[in-house]
Amino acid sequence: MLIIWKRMRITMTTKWWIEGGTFLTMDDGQPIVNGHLVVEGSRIVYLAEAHPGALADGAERISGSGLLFMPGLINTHGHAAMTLLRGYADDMVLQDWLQNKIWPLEARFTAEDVRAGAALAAVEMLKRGTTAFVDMYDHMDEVAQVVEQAGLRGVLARGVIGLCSEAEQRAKLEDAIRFARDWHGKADGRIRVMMSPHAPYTCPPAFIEQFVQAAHDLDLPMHTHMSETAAEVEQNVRDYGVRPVEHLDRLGMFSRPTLVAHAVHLNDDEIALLAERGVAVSHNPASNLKLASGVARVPDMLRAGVTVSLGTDGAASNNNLDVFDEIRLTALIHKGVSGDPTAVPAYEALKLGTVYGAKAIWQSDEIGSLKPGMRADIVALDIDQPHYYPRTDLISHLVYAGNGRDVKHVWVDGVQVVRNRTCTRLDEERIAAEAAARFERLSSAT
Ligand SMILES: N[C@@H](CCSC[C@H]1O[C@@H](n2cnc3c(=O)[nH]cnc32)[C@H](O)[C@@H]1O)C(=O)O
Ligand SMILES: [Zn+2]
Repeated sequence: MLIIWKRMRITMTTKWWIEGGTFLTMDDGQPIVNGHLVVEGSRIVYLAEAHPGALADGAERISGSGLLFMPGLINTHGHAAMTLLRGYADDMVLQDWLQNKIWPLEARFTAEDVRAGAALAAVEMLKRGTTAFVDMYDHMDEVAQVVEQAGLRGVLARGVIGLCSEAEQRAKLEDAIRFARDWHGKADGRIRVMMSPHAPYTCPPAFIEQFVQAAHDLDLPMHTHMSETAAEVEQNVRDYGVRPVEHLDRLGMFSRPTLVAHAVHLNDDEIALLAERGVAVSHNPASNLKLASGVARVPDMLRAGVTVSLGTDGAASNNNLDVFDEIRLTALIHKGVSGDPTAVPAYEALKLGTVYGAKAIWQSDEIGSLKPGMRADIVALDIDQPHYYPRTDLISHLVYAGNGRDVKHVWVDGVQVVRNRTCTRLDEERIAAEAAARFERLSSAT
């Protein structure tokens, strides 16, 4: 078994205090300049401009000087193990890309490949400030173990393509249920599970209904790809007489809390229905641009009251896992396509990557903003760099001038997982070498 974690020097400090930093709480209002944050165990217990007084007694002190602290970013759609396929097939249309390049190679993936790819994804996400992510893939026990060891927060789903015999469908559904029973609530509650038929075009209706039933029985949410391309929507109408939103609604999916990825091709009625049913959307701008799928109607969805969050999708269609890039794209492309420079302002774009991300994964009472009572999922960015000056507007700088490479420290659930741009729990060198070797093996077998 691949050993990905470092032999840990366990310095379990249960109480720590960031002294004199700038805090972007994402709880609305202006950043707190020269403030203090105290964490005890896994939670924030204090955040304000005033000195914490006795609350800081016995706390390990961390200087906040030159750093901007914000909630960890939340990536609401992806396929972590696909980091192994980064750069393997670019500049293609979705169906051709999936059917002729990606799926044939994925068919050879072993559990060890998934583990290696997920470990590489964990390093990459943490170093770019992502503290929670949604993952839909196969061999999910491996991903769950990586999440546990990396110290990340994961909402995991055994994704299932149903273009196979009924016996195979049954086996996949059983695997998804077994995975949920084994892992939901594990890793000190950092792992949660969703039920996930891959897409309406890869899962027959009766199969999707079985997933909905399982989600009811296990009291779990649903996750799927939906309306990513125009061709897929047309196909859905040809096959089932309705567009994907109505199709999934009829199959009962939206009777469960649901997160749909992409939602690029929607009409007004569909946006209204998603809002009415409380369906959350994972907007994946880089993937949608690269595969030329189109541009989702994010401003319209936000206006209608749909929860819109951000996802990178897999590294084969992005090609990185940096949510800061998605934030910036979101703040830019919707202005470009609408001709309205007020569309998705910088602060709103940041909310998609934090507060709305937390809402989309049903954890907004725990993560997505910095305030007392919340889990300590915190990112510190180095703002002592030229692109953060002059200090006109830190929110603007973060979105329009900064990027994920500015991340210096990261904590998840109160534990420091990145220190001075280095993962504390993962062996970065070994993970990179393993991923390279795994790709060699996969591709030379073709
Ligand atoms: N092989 C699994 C299903 C895996 S679910 C995750 C799937 O999503 C695929 N995928 C990645 N990006 C996209 C996308 O943008 N749209 C649709 N599918 C995607 C990915 O290649 C992978 O096959 C089975 O046993 O049925
Ligand atoms: Zn996807």
